[in-house]
Amino acid sequence: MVSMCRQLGKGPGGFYRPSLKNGAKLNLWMMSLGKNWDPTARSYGPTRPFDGAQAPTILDAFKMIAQTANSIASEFPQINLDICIVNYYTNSGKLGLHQDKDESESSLTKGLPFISISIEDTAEFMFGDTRDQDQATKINLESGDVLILGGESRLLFHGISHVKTDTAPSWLKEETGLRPGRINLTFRQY
Ligand SMILES: O=C(O)CCC(=O)C(=O)O
Ligand SMILES: [Fe+2]
Repeated sequence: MVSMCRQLGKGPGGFYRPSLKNGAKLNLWMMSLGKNWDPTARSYGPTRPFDGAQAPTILDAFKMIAQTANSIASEFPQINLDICIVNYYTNSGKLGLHQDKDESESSLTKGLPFISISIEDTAEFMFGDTRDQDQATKINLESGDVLILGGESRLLFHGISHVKTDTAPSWLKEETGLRPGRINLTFRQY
């Protein structure tokens, strides 16, 4: 997954620093596979507005991993995933509390789950019922962890407070030569 993300990230539709509507740059690098998520318009489309690049196809190998995780969490329905958002955080990367609610009305009302896979350095993941960071529950997401938010938890506020330096498994660093930081992939159904 790491080498494929790196390869896709360098190509058309690859990693970039997204901005929000208010012009603020997010503290991470992002690319969208399947459909492009536009953080400024908060909507999905086939291409991204700022450079016209088509969203790269989601690799079958990625789909299989996410579908397997989805089927193990048998309390949630199996999604027909058509979006994968890949985030890369440097060690100073973070992401404020937000809800993922730009998927279709039907996907959200059914509480269809999204599947999140974390790789490399550990991050502190926050979640809660409000945007208040002090009240949020904090857990560590380590390399290889899979988190699924679905049903009643689909619209939880969530975010990343910080990435913990030098916490990735050493074998992974040796094998991939990846620079420090964290990769997160979320798989969704529009
Ligand atoms: O990096 C993470 O674990 C969360 C990513 C996220 O919330 C998102 O892409 O919407
Ligand atoms: Fe999110």
